Amino acid sequence: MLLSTRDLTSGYGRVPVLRGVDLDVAEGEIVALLGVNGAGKTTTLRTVSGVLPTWSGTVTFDGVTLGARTPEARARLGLGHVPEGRGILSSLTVRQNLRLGATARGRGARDVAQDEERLLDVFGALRDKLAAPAGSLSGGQQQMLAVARALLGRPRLVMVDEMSFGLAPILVTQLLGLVARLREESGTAFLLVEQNSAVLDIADRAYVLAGGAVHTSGPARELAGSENLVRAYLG
Ligand SMILES: Nc1ncnc2c1ncn2[C@@H]1O[C@H](COP(=O)(O)OP(=O)(O)OP(=O)(O)O)[C@@H](O)[C@H]1O
Repeated sequence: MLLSTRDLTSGYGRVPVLRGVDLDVAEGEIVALLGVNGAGKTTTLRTVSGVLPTWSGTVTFDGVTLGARTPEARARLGLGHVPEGRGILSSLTVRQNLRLGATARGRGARDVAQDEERLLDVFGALRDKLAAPAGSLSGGQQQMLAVARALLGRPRLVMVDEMSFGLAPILVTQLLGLVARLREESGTAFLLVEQNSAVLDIADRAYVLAGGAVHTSGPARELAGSENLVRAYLG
């Protein structure tokens, strides 16, 4: 496994949210993390990325137990995180935002330029906008930028929080298609927090969180076939 959490607990202040989460992502796998509002999906990503401290249990990434490592140290190990709200700096240009992703792992300028070219082949809509302020992009383009920026650090796993939020269905389908293509081409693994059932079309496996614990998990195709589950947990 590339990422494993075991009996993971965490929360805010003294209020517990995660109550023992066991979750795995294999090398090159696309895993969906589903659940209603407040189930603990965002809290799971924040705890794995180190933005929130682990209270108990373990997070293991690429064989390393992460313990109290900082978010920056986790990023250097190859753990990418696209937070809710995307974290785009709107007054910087699209290119400047992209390059911020590369500095996280201290990569050489030539490698970065090559990767940037490759990513712009996939995220074609960003190519004409490189010199534009990121704040002028549409919602879908900003989401592409956030994912492309995370990928420029050459992560082994990218965790994306509600990529589909606020986007038209056709854009969601397009973005998910791009994620699937990126996995094929680069072998990058993805952990996708979603409330949109379209994610099950590209995911290998899925977990449903409820009340801060894993309620159900299994192959994405099986979960997509369960009407009750889709109705209860997905839009
Ligand atoms: N900064 C915070 N301070 C205190 N409590 C929080 C904070 N952020 C989230 N919570 C609480 O933690 C619980 C889990 O929230 P979390 O954001 O992880 O859920 P989620 O599954 O990602 O749902 P959503 O889709 O609404 O983001 C909720 O009860 C929420 O109110």
